Amino acid sequence: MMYSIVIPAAGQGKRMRAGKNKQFIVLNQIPLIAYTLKVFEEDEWCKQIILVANESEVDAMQAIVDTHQISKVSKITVGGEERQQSVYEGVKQLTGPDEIVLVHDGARPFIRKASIHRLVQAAKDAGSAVVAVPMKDTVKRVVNGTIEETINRSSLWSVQTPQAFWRDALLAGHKKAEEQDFKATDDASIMEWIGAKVVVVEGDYSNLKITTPEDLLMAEAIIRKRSLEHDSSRTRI
Ligand SMILES: Nc1ccn([C@@H]2O[C@H](COP(=O)(O)OP(=O)(O)OP(=O)(O)O)[C@@H](O)[C@H]2O)c(=O)n1
Ligand SMILES: C[C@](O)(CO)[C@H](O)COP(=O)(O)O
Repeated sequence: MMYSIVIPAAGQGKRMRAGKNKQFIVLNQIPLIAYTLKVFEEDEWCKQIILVANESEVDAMQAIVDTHQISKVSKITVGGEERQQSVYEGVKQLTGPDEIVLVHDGARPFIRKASIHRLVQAAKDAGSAVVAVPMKDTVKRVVNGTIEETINRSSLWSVQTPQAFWRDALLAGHKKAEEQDFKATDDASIMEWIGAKVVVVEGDYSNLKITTPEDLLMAEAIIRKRSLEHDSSRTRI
């Protein structure tokens, strides 16, 4: 079941405080964005990758694509101020008959192929789908440092990427959101807002978004562990 994918990588990485876009941070000699790109390069269901970059970083992204032989990147396009605009710019680059499109953060390098395939199947069946995990912490609504409410956790999920949609519906959603100034932190929110059904596929906690400095420690541990995964006696993460 083939799909195209948009990978937004045009952020600033402010919370990482690395003085550069976090996707250029090198872990075990490989830049973060290359880990993410490799997952899709190696997935036989993925037919093309649209990579979204900051204008000043297009050449640096191209160099990574070349060095790591990511042949499926058909275009590196320039993103916008917010993630939402970057994704919209990426989706606009896709032409041809309607198809399943995935959107996946450049900063989530540890997505597994099995999750991607379950997601694509779910989107084909239901229209839109996201990868998510059940929340592990107790969640409270806090106002001015005081708890106002403890939210029943039994139906709460942490939503990740990739998220999968039919391209024409996603484009229509983004167009409407731009016209009506609807702001969302993920693409599923836009589809929910236009009334689409979005289903959840359970993924892995290891599919973390590298956001703050301590996430790099976790990332190094996951890279180390996965390089040992051929030993089936070890727990998969
Ligand atoms: N204008 C933007 C903002 C974010 N992103 C991308 O969207 C993904 C998720 O965003 P996030 O983790 O918040 O990254 P940043 O926006 O870079 O981080 P920060 O908010 O800390 O600056 C990242 O791969 C990021 O590069 C993007 O393409 N365009
Ligand atoms: C899309 C996302 O990764 C889903 O969890 C998340 O919403 C991105 O949020 P951010 O505000 O760009 O960090």
